[in-house]
Amino acid sequence: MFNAQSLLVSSFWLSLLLFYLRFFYVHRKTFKFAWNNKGFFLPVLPVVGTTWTALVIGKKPDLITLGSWLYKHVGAPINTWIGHEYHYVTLNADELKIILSHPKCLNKSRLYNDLQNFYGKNSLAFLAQEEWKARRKHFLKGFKPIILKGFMGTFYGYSCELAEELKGLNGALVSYEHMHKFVFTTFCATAMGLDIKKFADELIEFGNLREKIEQAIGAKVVSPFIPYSIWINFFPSGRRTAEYMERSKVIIEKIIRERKIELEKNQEYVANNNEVPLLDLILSYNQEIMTDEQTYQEMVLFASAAIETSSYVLYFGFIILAMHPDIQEILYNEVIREIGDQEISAKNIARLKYTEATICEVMRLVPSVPFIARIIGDDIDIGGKVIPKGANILVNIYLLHRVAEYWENPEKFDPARFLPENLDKIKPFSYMPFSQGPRDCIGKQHAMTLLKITFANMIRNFKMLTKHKSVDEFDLSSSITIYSTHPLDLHFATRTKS
Ligand code: HEM
Repeated sequence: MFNAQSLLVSSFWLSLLLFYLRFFYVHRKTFKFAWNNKGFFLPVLPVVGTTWTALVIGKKPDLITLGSWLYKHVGAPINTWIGHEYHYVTLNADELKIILSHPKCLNKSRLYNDLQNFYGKNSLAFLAQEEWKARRKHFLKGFKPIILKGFMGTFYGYSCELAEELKGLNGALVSYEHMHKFVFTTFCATAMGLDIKKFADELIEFGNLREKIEQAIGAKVVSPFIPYSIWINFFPSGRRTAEYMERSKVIIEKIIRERKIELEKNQEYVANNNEVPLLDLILSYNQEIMTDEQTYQEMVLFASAAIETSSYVLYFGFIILAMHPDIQEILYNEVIREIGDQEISAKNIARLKYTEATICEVMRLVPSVPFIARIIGDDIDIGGKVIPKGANILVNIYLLHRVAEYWENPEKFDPARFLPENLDKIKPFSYMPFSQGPRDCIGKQHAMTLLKITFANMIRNFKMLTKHKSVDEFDLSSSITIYSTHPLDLHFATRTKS
């Protein structure tokens, strides 16, 4: 005899069985593909997929920690199911070249769904391929070399202000916030073309709000099993974040309103001008289809994409340099030899080869964006095997930059790898701090120029000091950008001129 309870239990098991039968049927091509990869036998559980392994091995469920553990103990390529989304994790540079260059692999994986709630589905980074193409073409005008050249004086000016501020610390702790404030100000003054003095109060508040929102994203992304709508409405951290987002929207809307009035007064300006800042390009993009909400989303996306990423390269970079006084001296000698006391400008920046190589090596060991993920839009032959349409690819940039087959002595900090005479030894698609292929980072030159000027100017003024001995001491984690879960030690000692 069935009673109600056993009926309920049987229905549960039957539904689960039916769910899995359907799941295996729908994904049969994916399972066939996954058969030959490591991690095939990790059971795919409802809701959590294969991320349950984090609990079993006692690690954080973030992609750096879990990815590193799996790579060490299982190897690559590996199958990962995030929820019920299959992600192929490969560290094979030849496969990555095919995938990231493929015209049917330009859309973002569903792994970004949470992030879209913060940055907006309608921003450049998340738009579906068809709309993305036209918008990227329009925004690229804001990244032309001539525009970048025009920014260099501003980058240099603000880096001198940063040097003054850090001198004022008299050797006290230098924090991530110092870097964040500096990058934020330069970004607003250059790419956004904003009058920093006019909007000073709003920008300081917006900068503070962005930091808090970024921290909340970090916390939310590592708990992907709580739906966003529940988190934002019912969890205290979610409700606080909703307030920060609302407030930052009010600030941006004010800036947009004022800039729009100025643009309307001068309608020919964007059409006839080759050197228009990004904000004006965003505001002028097909006004019929781009609402104020979408404009807001683009501004938030660009601010986040540009600021946290570059701030972390500076922060981790200075700490790594502090661990290597010998490399600081090579850098210092290059800057003094090539530029001396002069302003760092378009005329002399290309001579700073070792400085550029150092930044590249910092981004190899600690890539600000440690992973990217795309959805495969068609069956793609990746050299002997076909990855099926509908599967996702997860590129673990952090691990790729440490693969022993591509990097001799991968744990060693060695900027010489990136000197011009050694560049052809680097395997294509084994290095991608800015991603690779048509949907790579639109701001990579902007970032590299700012970073080069700042590293050179700081090393000219300071010696960096830290108690840390190795990057391995950092407990790294990530939301979209990489960060340390504990405070780090960094001090700047002013150089005495000889
Ligand atoms: C060190 C600094 C930076 C790093 C490491 C970095 C890295 C990246 C990476 C890895 C991507 C993902 C591409 C993909 O999914 O394949 C990306 C996309 C993007 N980045 Fe950057 N980025 C940096 C600075 C900047 C700056 C300065 C800007 C703007 C001024 C910017 C704007 C963007 C935008 C808008 C996208 C989306 C591009 C698209 O989908 O077309 N980034 N970045």
